[in-house]
Amino acid sequence: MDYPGNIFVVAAPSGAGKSSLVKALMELDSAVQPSVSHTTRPPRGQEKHGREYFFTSDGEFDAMVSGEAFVEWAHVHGCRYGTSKKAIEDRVAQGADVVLEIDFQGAIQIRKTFANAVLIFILPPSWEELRSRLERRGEDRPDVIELRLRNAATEMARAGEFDFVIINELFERALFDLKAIVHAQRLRYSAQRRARADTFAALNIP
Ligand SMILES: Nc1nc2c(ncn2[C@@H]2O[C@H](COP(=O)(O)OP(=O)(O)O)[C@@H](O)[C@H]2O)c(=O)[nH]1
Ligand SMILES: Nc1ncnc2c1ncn2[C@@H]1O[C@H](COP(=O)(O)OP(=O)(O)O)[C@@H](O)[C@H]1O
Repeated sequence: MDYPGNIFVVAAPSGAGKSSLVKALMELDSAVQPSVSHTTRPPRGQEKHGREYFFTSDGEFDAMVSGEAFVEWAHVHGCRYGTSKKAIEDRVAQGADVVLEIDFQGAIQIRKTFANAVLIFILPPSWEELRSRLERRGEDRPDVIELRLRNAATEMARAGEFDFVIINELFERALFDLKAIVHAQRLRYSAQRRARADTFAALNIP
């Protein structure tokens, strides 16, 4: 199945910078809209229900799983996270390109469901920098940081399965790379035909 617009999946180990990069991309490009996930993780810092996540109880998440409400879901860092079908449908209705910030397990599932999904993996420049960013972010307890760093090795081992890998060393450079991928995908022939059907018609291109 193809998503009618473009579907971008951004995955990274915790602390690599995916949320910052996706937020910056959306501030520059209103045609890209986020898919808001459900999670059983409690809110962090300034996170708001319905903005960063739909924060749910285990029971609510179980009900969504048994009700087949998710396109994909996974256990990540001891909590559950999932992309609801509604989150995708809402963006289709808007005719938007959608960006999913999900883990590698979800990314592989999305690629199986949406053949035109573009999978992007964000890497930190080093282990030291990854740790320092998690500590500087100051949103996770030390034991949570250690768990996320342990999981990072497993996550980063899957980077080679993604269509693109961005090394988030200098933020502006990584943002440029992310914007370039989004722009290139839009210019791909299939999207071009849809976006420029009138020109193709005017030029009598079949
Ligand atoms: N499979 C899947 N993973 C998700 C989803 N939403 C978030 N995640 C991933 O869950 C992990 C933890 O996310 P979060 O708790 O926000 O921590 P962060 O990585 O430090 O931002 C990250 O790898 C997210 O990409 C989802 O809907 N499905
Ligand atoms: N290129 C970068 N250089 C330095 N700090 C960064 C860079 N990218 C992100 N950060 C910071 O690192 C921390 C983790 O970024 P965040 O976007 O929350 O990562 P993730 O969503 O992948 O867990 C944040 O404090 C963010 O401001």
